[in-house]
Amino acid sequence: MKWISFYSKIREWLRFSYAKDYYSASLLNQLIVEDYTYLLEEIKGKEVAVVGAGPSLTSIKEINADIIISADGATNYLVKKGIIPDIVVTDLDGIEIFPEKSVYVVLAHGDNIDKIQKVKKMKYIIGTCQVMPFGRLKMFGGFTDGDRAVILAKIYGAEKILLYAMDFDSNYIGKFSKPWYDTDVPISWIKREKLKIAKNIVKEALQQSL
Ligand SMILES: Nc1ncnc2c1ncn2[C@@H]1O[C@H](COP(=O)(O)OP(=O)(O)OP(=O)(O)O)[C@@H](O)[C@H]1O
Ligand SMILES: Nc1nc2c(c(=O)[nH]1)N=C(CO)CN2
Ligand SMILES: [Mg+2]
Repeated sequence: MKWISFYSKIREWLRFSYAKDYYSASLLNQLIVEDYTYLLEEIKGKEVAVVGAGPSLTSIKEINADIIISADGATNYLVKKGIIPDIVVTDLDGIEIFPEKSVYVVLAHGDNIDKIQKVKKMKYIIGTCQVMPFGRLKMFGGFTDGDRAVILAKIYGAEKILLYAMDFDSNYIGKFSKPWYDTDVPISWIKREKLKIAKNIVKEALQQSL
């Protein structure tokens, strides 16, 4: 599978641990009792907005789309503005507010082992991982929360994908990226690498220059 070898390369490049990625996946799998994957079929033929947590997030006043997918920390801003995402794509390190009716596409990885229990606050959970999927876990592809949202919209047949606050070239991480940030934060080496990877994935998925 294309994504399996992609994740191996990323682990090597960013020094992530396979054993921890696997352990995290096994914890998430144990917490999933029902398969809600069918809910993603709602995406087919729709205009989908993917909302990232870049610095431009705070200038968004409204979103015109049939379906809103928020990437992790962006959810906190949207909900405070009264915009409830239909789908949240998260690796659990940004999100603090858990709208009841949203569908959560959760990634287990080696650096969120201590956050997996957060899924207990969610009803409609779809578990994903970056090792060979097992049990109830799925693999749709993509890497960061934002580009995984784009890939999801694409593979479930979105007619159009609109990007909001996907500020890949910014020198700042948006303040909604992590609950403990109170301003935008100058970008770190690892976040720059992650955003480069994300940008390439989105460019390829949408077949457009960004
Ligand atoms: N400048 C930016 N700062 C933060 N997020 C951005 C930016 N530009 C685009 N994004 C997108 O917004 C998504 C949500 O942000 P968030 O920081 O919560 O993501 P993440 O994937 O969990 O990253 P991290 O590994 O740092 O926890 C990112 O995954 C990324 O795809
Ligand atoms: N092990 C590990 N995997 C990841 C990580 C991370 O920090 N550690 N971050 C991601 C997207 O931001 C996606 N996958
Ligand atoms: Mg995150």
